[in-house]
Amino acid sequence: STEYDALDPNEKLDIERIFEDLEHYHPRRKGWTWRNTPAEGVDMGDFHYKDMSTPLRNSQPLPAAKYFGGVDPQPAPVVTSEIASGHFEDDLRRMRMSAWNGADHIMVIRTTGQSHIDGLLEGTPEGIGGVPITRKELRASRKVCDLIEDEVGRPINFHSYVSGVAGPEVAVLFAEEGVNGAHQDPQYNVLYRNINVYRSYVDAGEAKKVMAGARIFQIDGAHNANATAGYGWKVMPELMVQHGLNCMFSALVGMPKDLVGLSTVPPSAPPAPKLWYDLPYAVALRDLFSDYRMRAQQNTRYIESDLAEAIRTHTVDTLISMLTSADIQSTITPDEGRNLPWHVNSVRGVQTVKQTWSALDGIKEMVTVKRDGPLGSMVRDLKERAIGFLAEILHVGGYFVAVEDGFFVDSAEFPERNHDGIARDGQGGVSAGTVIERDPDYLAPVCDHFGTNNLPEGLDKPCDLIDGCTLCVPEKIVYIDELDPSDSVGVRLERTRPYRDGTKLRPEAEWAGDGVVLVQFTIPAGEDIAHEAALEMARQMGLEDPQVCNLQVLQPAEGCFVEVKGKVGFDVDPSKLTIPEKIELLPEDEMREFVKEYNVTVVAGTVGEDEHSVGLREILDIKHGGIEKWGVKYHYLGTSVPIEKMVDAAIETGADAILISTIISHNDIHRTMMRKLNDLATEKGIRDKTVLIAGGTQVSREMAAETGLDATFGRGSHGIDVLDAIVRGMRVRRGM
Ligand SMILES: Cc1ncc(COP(=O)(O)O)c(/C=N/CC[C@H](N)C(=O)O)c1O
Repeated sequence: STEYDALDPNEKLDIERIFEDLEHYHPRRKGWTWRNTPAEGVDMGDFHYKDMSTPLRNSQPLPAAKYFGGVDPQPAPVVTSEIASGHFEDDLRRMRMSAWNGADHIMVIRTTGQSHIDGLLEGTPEGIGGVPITRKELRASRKVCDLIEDEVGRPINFHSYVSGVAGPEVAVLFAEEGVNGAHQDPQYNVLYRNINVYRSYVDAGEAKKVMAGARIFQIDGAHNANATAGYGWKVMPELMVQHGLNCMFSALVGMPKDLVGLSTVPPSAPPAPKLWYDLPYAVALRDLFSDYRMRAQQNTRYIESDLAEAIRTHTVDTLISMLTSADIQSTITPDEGRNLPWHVNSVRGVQTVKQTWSALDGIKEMVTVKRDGPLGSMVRDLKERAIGFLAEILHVGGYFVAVEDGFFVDSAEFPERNHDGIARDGQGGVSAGTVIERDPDYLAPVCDHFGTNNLPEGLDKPCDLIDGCTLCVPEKIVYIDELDPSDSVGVRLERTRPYRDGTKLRPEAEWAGDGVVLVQFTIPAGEDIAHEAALEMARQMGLEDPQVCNLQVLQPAEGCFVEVKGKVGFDVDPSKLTIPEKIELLPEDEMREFVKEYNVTVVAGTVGEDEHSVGLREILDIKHGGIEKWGVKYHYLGTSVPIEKMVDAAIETGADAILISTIISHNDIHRTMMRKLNDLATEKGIRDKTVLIAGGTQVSREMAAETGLDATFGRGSHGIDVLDAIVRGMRVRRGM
């Protein structure tokens, strides 16, 4: 791989630079990587974690991390983020966002229909529902993953799909380009892409052999039955059979079992009694397939358009992983039920896993799965049904007969049958009749080749016959750049450059400069009216192409919650924005120590003809983080207090600060009060040793300078902000 300077966390990815010299880029390594999971656990901040892996060098912690010393614990399993918007060049930045939030498995969905293309796509045409998987796209993506893994300090697994009629070619492409993980399951071709069953299995043999050679981790396709079967929770016996078929076939081809992953999805969702069905299944699966790896996925079948509902279900899915086991914990974005995933939802998906894993860390040391109760008998029942299913396959004459008889994805729970499974004619489907038997003296001078290959004796490697194959000698790979003059990444990047280099700012949900925003309304009307009213409101707000992407009835007559996505047509020029300087508060512990050492005392009151008391009380009382929380003592003088009384009280008590609240602002009375406080304190000779602070809804930080006070606070200020000003003011007076 060509060397390139490391990413700066405060600099955006230079996308144009990624495409320089791709012709000579080669992956720095091949094969799957697992996280480093110290047996003794992981210590972070005040905590000792049991189910975590080594922390990252750079990462984006959960929002609440600020209360816990900023810790960002990383789950033990590999965590997947599925990303593919149709423009892979826009996905590169999302890969960085997902990695910073904890993903180390970037799974890129292929463009719609790629399974039916009997050859490799080249260049970088725009995709639909995913991206065209091409050599150039793989190289650019893997190159960015190199940069990101150096930046976050953990290897990243780049993942795509080996399926369809070009399966073997795609597998070779992945092995050449250092793809680290791939879906490969011949049942997927047969059941969901109607590709001839014999072709699918012969291709799968080749593809698996090549993947094994490059130590690509394999994910099977059982999750598709979850998503396709009439009732997700009735297909569990079959799922185990499907897993079994792909695992055994993979092992027979020669794949090492530690690279064979079962793609297991907890098949139900609330309002069904989810755990009652999904936990026994998860336990049964891990009993039967203990030699293999578990790639736990989350339920994608029963998520609708409400993000919160999806996230709650995915949290339970993650609980199931923690109660059983997961080598990989994959994520489904909460918006998968309403649009192609947006940046923020790829991140939310990863956050759900990270937050749940932290929340339940150590759960198995406190909670055990009770196998001697109903769970145990349900586990046994599932296993018996699965074994019965397999026995029935053998009874009718084997797998290919069973496929023709529509055994698979029947909506009944085996042995019940509704006879509505997906049947495939062994002589039919795409590419039927294309399996050609090899000649007896067949010889192919390439490595990792499946099946009969008459290699001469004494060869170190098959490709010695041709001085190296592309799997062993990357320089032999033929790299084709862009083929289409207009549908190419270069053309797209030209269009989006201003939105990526920061000269123009436009909202972006998934593609650079897409202008997509989301507006949320609560409309006090029934569903039909609320739907149209929301669209009209969005139009009047100037949104282009508004679409309702979620509508939730709160009460049939009283109202609905409606989410509308739409586009803005304007740009913001960042150079014209005035960015207020960021206020860095002093460290809390430091302020607490200072208050204790100097026994900080203040007088406080609402001044003038003003009866508003709530705001100041919030700043004072311990309940909502008032200054009392850090030990400050206060004399509260009440409301409508004359400025004179405030100053006299400060003198009498020897207070370190005077806090006045002034909400009323007609005729600028709040400014007058502030100036008067400063003048009177000066007149009485206490200005140089007393910190003067004012606050109020119409007060701003800038008013301190114009009124002579130490600090002034407006809406949204908290006790800790005022405490910071008191301590700073007192330190200045003490020459600290
Ligand atoms: C076994 C298998 N092969 C190929 C493809 C994709 O192949 P096309 O190019 O035909 O779409 C898939 C798709 N699964 C989606 C990922 C899922 N959301 C997941 O989390 O695993 C698949 O399951």
